This record gives sequence, structure tokens and C-alpha cells, in this order.
Amino acid sequence: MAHTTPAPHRAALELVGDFSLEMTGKDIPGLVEARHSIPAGTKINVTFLGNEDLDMRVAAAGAVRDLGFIPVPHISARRLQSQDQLEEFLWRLQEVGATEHVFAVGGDPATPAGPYEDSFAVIRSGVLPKYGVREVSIAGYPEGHPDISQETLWRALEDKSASLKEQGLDAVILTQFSFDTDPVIEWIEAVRAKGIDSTIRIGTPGPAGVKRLLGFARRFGIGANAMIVKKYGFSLTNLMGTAGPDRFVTDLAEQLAAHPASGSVKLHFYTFGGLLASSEWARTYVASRS
Ligand SMILES: NC(=O)C1=CN([C@@H]2O[C@H](COP(=O)(O)OP(=O)(O)OC[C@H]3O[C@@H](n4cnc5c(N)ncnc54)[C@H](O)[C@@H]3O)[C@@H](O)[C@H]2O)C=CC1
Ligand SMILES: Nc1nc(=O)c2c([nH]1)NC[C@@H]1CN(c3ccc(C(=O)N[C@@H](CCC(=O)O)C(=O)O)cc3)CN21
Repeated sequence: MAHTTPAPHRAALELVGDFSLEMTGKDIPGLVEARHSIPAGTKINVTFLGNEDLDMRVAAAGAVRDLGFIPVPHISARRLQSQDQLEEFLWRLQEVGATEHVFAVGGDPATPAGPYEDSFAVIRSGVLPKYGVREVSIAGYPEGHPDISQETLWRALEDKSASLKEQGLDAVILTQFSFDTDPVIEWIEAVRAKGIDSTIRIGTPGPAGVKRLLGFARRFGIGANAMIVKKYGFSLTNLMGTAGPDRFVTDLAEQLAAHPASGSVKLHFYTFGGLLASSEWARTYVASRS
């Protein structure tokens, strides 16, 4: 007899199937360790951190590719010192076959290090397709951004989407992580209401120590008050513990199933606890619902 999967489970499987991951330039050992837990062809983003250099970023993107996954290197507009530096990065990435997908992001420095004030400046410069870029991810903020107004964020999203479309580049929206699904659902509706139909990848932390998660949340200005944190499934009185995205993902899947106009929505794991923990979590989650 045909096996039927209950609707909320089906929604959860759709959401978690084809998840993407994230690593830092330093994390090649973690990638090697996790490689058998990660499905072939999984997208793995490589961050562009201030404490890493071009060689590390290129080596990490190349390792992702060599192991049979799809590298999505980050390009941090405000951290670039010159157009030459951007082109050198892209050229080196292209040499290791890692330019088809990139994530163009503003970057945390309060003042730009060079000619790119924001990710729109990188995108509209037109250099990306010259190096083989075909799909560009851009950032989304379901809970806003501590230093950027809502109006500015929405204008940036629309400008970048329009410029990518004009250049014939695919767009994906990748969101800042959060612990609360309510603003995520509202925000997806607002994106769709603007006529933007790109795939949205909802960022969520993979399993990690609670203290570490809260540290990153504070650092990036992400809402993590006691109520939200409890809803996510961890306790502030148990800082030594580990928290995973079970509740967040199950809740998000249920809400998406109730909002069919959400369009294509997938998951992205910020792997603060390591690539292995996130990929094993996804594997177990899918297995328990299939
Ligand atoms: N690396 C990552 O995974 C993620 C990084 N971020 C951070 O979010 C911020 C915005 O990035 P995008 O959405 O790509 O913005 P964007 O590059 O599209 O810029 C949008 C507007 O915000 C301003 N802006 C950009 N970065 C700023 C900053 N650090 N401080 C003050 N104003 C800024 C720009 O001048 C522009 O007017 C950056 O700080 C970025 O690093 C956000 C999500 C994920
Ligand atoms: N505003 C903003 N800026 C970012 O850079 C950023 C976000 N948001 N959202 C989430 C992603 C994930 N990011 C990161 C940043 C650092 C590490 C990391 O492991 N950094 C260290 C370890 C230091 C520590 O434990 O505090 C490193 O080795 O550099 C991981 C993910 C960067 N990202």
C-alpha cells in the first residue's frame, strides 16, 4: 500500500530537503570531517570574515567544490579595498570552479574599506557575470537590522533584485538567523507582496551551545529575549546546554503549509556548532519524518 506522509511532515521535508550550510575559511577540517553526512550537491557558503585572508577563502571554496558540494563564497562589499581586489578574488575563485554561486553582502565595517558602500554597488558594477557568476544570494532581515532602517533595507532588496534580473542573474534571498518564526512568516509575505518571487532561504542556527548561540545573536543584533528563546526551545537557566532547531523548523513548516503563497522557501544552517552537527541534525530530522 502507498505510504502517505502527513501534511505537516511533508511540509517539513520540503523545507529541510535541499538545505544549505555555512563554513568559515578556517573550517576545512570540519568540512572533511562532515563530508559523508552532507548530501552531494549541497550548497555550502564560505564566509568573508575580517580575520581571514583571500587564500583561506579561496582554499575553502575549492575544498567545497573538490568534495562534491557547491561553494557559495561570500563577497563582503565594505571589506573590499578596491575593484582590483574584487576581481582578484573572483578570478582566483573561478580558477577553482567556485564562482557560479556567490553571496553578495554589505559587510559589518561601519565605513567601507574601499569603493563599495554596499552589496548593490558590487552587483550593479557588472563584474560578477564576467567571472562566471550565475546566481547571486542577497541578504534578508525578518527582524530588521540594528544599524539600517526598514525603509533602506526594503529599497536595497528591491534595487538588488531588479539589477540581478536585468543582468540575467538568478537571485536567492538568504536571511539573517532568528529564533522566532512569527516575524519570518510575516516577512516572507511582505517580500512576496512586493512581487519578488526568488527562492528564500531562511537562516537558522544548527545545533550549538546555548551560550555560543546567544553570543552570536548579541554580536549580530538579533532579538533573543527570554520569551523567544524559550519558544525556540532552550532555557536561559541552562546555559551549559545545547539547543537545536527542531521546534523552529517544525513550527516554520507548519506555518508555511498554512501559507501556500509563500513560494519557494528553503533552509540555511548557520553552523555555529560545526558542519557535522548541522548535517547530522538534518539527516536525523528527515529520517524521522519520512
Ligand atoms: N555575513 C553574513 O552572513 C551576513 C551579514 N550581514 C550583515 O548585514 C549588513 C547589511 O548587509 P546587506 O543586507 O547586504 O546590506 P546592503 O549592502 O544591501 O546595504 C543596504 C544599506 O545598508 C547600508 N549598510 C550596509 N552595511 C552597513 C553597515 N555595516 N552599517 C551601516 N549601514 C550599512 C548600505 O549603505 C545600504 O544603504 C552588513 O553589516 C552585513 O555584513 C547580514 C546577514 C548575514
Ligand atoms: N551582521 C552579520 N555579520 C556577519 O558576519 C554574520 C551575520 N550577521 N550573520 C550570521 C553570519 C555567520 N557568521 C559567522 C561569523 C563567525 C563565525 C565563527 O565561527 N567565527 C570565529 C570563531 C570565533 C568565536 O567563536 O567567537 C572565527 O574563527 O573567526 C561563524 C559565523 C557571519 N555572519
